[in-house]
Amino acid sequence: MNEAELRQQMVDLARSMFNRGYATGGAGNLSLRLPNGHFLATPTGSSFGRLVAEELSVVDKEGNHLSGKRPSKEVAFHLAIYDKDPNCNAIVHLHSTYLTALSCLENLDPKNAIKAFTPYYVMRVGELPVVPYYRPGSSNIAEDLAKLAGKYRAFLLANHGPIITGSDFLDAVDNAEELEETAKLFFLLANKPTRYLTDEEVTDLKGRGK
Ligand SMILES: O=C(CO)COP(=O)(O)O
Ligand SMILES: [Zn+2]
Repeated sequence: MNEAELRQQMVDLARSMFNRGYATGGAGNLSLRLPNGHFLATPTGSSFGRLVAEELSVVDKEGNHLSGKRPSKEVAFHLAIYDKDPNCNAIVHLHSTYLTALSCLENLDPKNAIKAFTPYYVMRVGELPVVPYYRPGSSNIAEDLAKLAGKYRAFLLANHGPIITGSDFLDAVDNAEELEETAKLFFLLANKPTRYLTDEEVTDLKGRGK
C-alpha cells in the first residue's frame, strides 16, 4: 500500500473502532510504519471518529515532527516499539472498556495479565505483560516498553490501557479486537470455575499462525 492508501486505511479503521465503542472522546492513539521509513501517527487529542487523512502526523524515527498536526504525546512509546521490533509495522493504543478495567486490577501477573483460555488469544497475542503505572505521555513508558518490545505482541499499561502491535495496520486492529474480547470474557468468567488451556495446548498453538 502507498502512503495515501495507508492514510485512508487509518482513517477508515479508526472510525470503525470508534463506531463500535473501542475508543471514546480523544483517548488512544494509532501509528504505522510508512514505506519511506517515517511513521504516520494520530494527532494529539484527536477522536478516532473524526480523523482527517491529510491532517495525520508524520514523524521520523527520532520523533521529529515532519508534517501534519502535532503528534500524539505517546509517539515516543510507539517509536520505542518499532525500534526494537522489526516485525511490528503498526500499533494501536486504546482505553477500551474491558482491557482498561483489567489494567486497574490489583495483583496482576506482571509477566502475563491474561492466562490463556481460548486459542485465538494465544494465536494473536500470546502473553500480555504489564507496564507499571506512569502518567500518560511519560518517557518512562517508552523506557519500559523498549525492554519488552520484540518479545511480546501486546502490552498492558497499568491503570491506563492496552498497546497492541501488528504486522500491518489491519493485523494490529484485528489483534486489538481479539484482545478486548478476551478481556470481556475474562470478566464474564470471573468467579466461575474455568478450564484454562494447558501448557501443551498453548505450545501447540504457538507458531502456527492465525
Ligand atoms: O491515550 C492517550 C494518552 O495515553 C491520548 O493521548 P494523545 O491524544 O496525545 O494521543
Ligand atoms: Zn492512553
